[in-house]
Amino acid sequence: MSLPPLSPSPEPETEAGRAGLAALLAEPARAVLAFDFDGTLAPIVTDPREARAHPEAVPALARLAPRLAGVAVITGRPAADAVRYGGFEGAAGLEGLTVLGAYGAERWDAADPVVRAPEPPAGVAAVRAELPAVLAEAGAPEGTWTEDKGRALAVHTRRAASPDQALERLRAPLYALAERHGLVVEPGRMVLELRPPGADKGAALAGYVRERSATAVAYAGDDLGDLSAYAAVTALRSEGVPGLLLYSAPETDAEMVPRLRAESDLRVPGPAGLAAWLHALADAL
Ligand SMILES: O=P(O)(O)OC[C@H]1O[C@H](O[C@H]2O[C@H](CO)[C@@H](O)[C@H](O)[C@H]2O)[C@H](O)[C@@H](O)[C@@H]1O
Repeated sequence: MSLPPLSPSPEPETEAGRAGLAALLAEPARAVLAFDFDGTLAPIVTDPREARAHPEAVPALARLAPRLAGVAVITGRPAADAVRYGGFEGAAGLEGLTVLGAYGAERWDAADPVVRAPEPPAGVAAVRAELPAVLAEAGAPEGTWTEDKGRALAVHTRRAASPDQALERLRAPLYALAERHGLVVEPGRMVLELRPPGADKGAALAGYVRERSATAVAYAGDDLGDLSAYAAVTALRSEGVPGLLLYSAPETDAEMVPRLRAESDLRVPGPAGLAAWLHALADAL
């Protein structure tokens, strides 16, 4: 008979990460796990509307969640989209799941499944009205696509012939448009999103950790928007809450985020690798 492993493999590369994992394994009922959605729980696809959680993501989370102080998805997506694309509503084992959407401006709890969010500021409607003309004026290449997220507008270039060049062409006009209407630009993987200021994943994660009175935290992400959550884990560590930072690495170096890579404690190969690691964590628990 083989014994279950004491620790999931691969193990964290850093001492801080090993301390975070050790704290999680020692007292899982006081630990929080939090995840970005696209690129972390869901593989990257060319059409954002086609994104779905990796088939092993929900099963792995469902094994872990009942043992933990909390599991949260913290995403730039509207909370409702993440819930739908993730297949989270009604999933057995995820009755305590929280989804913090729009970088923490929206909240959905599986135990009370409605989206709670303040009204978006007027600047969002103004940007929505002006954006088509701004894109036309800037010569947005074919394949440029705008995702209307309700409280934000995301301009995607993944489907353009040269996505990086397209992004560069649009950068200055989109920053100027956002500034004119009191919005900020959130850059990401082949996307520039114009959104209201005032929310970020770091504040959302820190608030969730406090709410759950957690004494250990792990966070997994893949994109620039996750840097604030990484910073929140670093700050929590300095307050005596051990933490583990996972990086869901993209398939190509071109989409690698060097700072996330450098600041992470543990790298896994994309959503499939993360789901496998989470199953190994569940085995170890
Ligand atoms: O915070 P996240 O959960 O990572 O969401 C960030 C953005 O993800 C989506 O865009 C990204 O994924 C798409 C689907 O795989 C991909 O086509 C696109 O190139 C990526 O940037 C989403 O569409 C955005 O609204 C999110 O803000």
